[in-house]
Amino acid sequence: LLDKIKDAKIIFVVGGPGSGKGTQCEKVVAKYGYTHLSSGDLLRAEVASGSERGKTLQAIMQKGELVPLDTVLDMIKDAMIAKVDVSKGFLIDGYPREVKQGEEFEKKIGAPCLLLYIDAKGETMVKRLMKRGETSGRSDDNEETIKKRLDLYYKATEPVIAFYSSRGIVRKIDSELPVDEVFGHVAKAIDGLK
Ligand SMILES: Nc1ccn([C@@H]2O[C@H](COP(=O)(O)OP(=O)(O)OP(=O)(O)O)[C@@H](O)[C@H]2O)c(=O)n1
Ligand SMILES: Nc1nc2c(ncn2[C@@H]2O[C@H](COP(=O)(O)OP(=O)(O)O)[C@@H](O)[C@H]2O)c(=O)[nH]1
Ligand SMILES: [Mg+2]
Repeated sequence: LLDKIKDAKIIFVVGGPGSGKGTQCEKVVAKYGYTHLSSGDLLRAEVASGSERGKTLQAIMQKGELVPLDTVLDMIKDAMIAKVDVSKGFLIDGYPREVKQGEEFEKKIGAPCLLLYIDAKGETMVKRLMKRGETSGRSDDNEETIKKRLDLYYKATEPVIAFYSSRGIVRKIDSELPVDEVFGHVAKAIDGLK
C-alpha cells in the first residue's frame, strides 16, 4: 500500500489560519480530482465522534496549540490508505505545522512534490476568521484563540516553508487576491508538475 502512495502526487498546502487553504483545496478537487485531506477536519471529526481521544484533542485545539504529532500523522496515513486506489494525488491541507511533522511524514509515508504556500497578511487572516466565526460553529474561531493560532503559525509553521524552499518545491501564492485569481496561480503551480 505504501508503494502505491509513492506513485501518487503529494502536495502540502501550508499557510496561516484563515489564509484560504480550504477554499483553494476545494477548487483543486473540482478541477483535478485530487483527494483533499484537511488535518484540521480529520481532528474535528474525531472530536465530533465523542471519543475519549476526541475530548483530549478538543481541549488542545481550543487553546490553539498543536496536538501530538503521531495522532495527526496516523489519521492522515489511514485516510490516505483508504483512498489510494482511487487517487492520482493528495492535497494535505494544514500539514506540516512544524518541521518535525514534515520529517515524520516523509519517514512514514513519502515525499511531497510541491508545497503550496498560501500567503495572506496577519490582519487579513484575523478579519477572515472573525467573519468565518460568525457561522462556522468552530470553538477556535474566537479572538483569543485566533491570536494564539497566528502566533504559533509564525513561530512553528513559517520555518516549514524555509525548510522546503531549500528543496525547490515551494510555490508562494498571494492569497490577498480574489479567490478565482488566487486559484489561477494555484492551477499554474499544479500544471507545472510533471
Ligand atoms: N497538523 C495539525 C493540524 C491541526 N492541528 C490542530 O487543529 C487545529 C485546527 O486546525 P486547522 O483546521 O488546520 O486550523 P487552521 O489552519 O488554524 O485554520 P483553518 O481551518 O482555517 O485552516 C489547530 O489549531 C491545531 O490545534 C494540529 O495540531 N496539527
Ligand atoms: N476575500 C477573500 N476571502 C477568502 C479568500 N479565501 C478564503 N476566504 C475566506 O476566508 C475564510 C477562511 O478561508 P478557509 O479556506 O477556511 O481558510 P483556511 O483556514 O486557510 O483553511 C473563509 O471564510 C473564506 O470564505 C480569498 O481569496 N479572498
Ligand atoms: Mg481550513
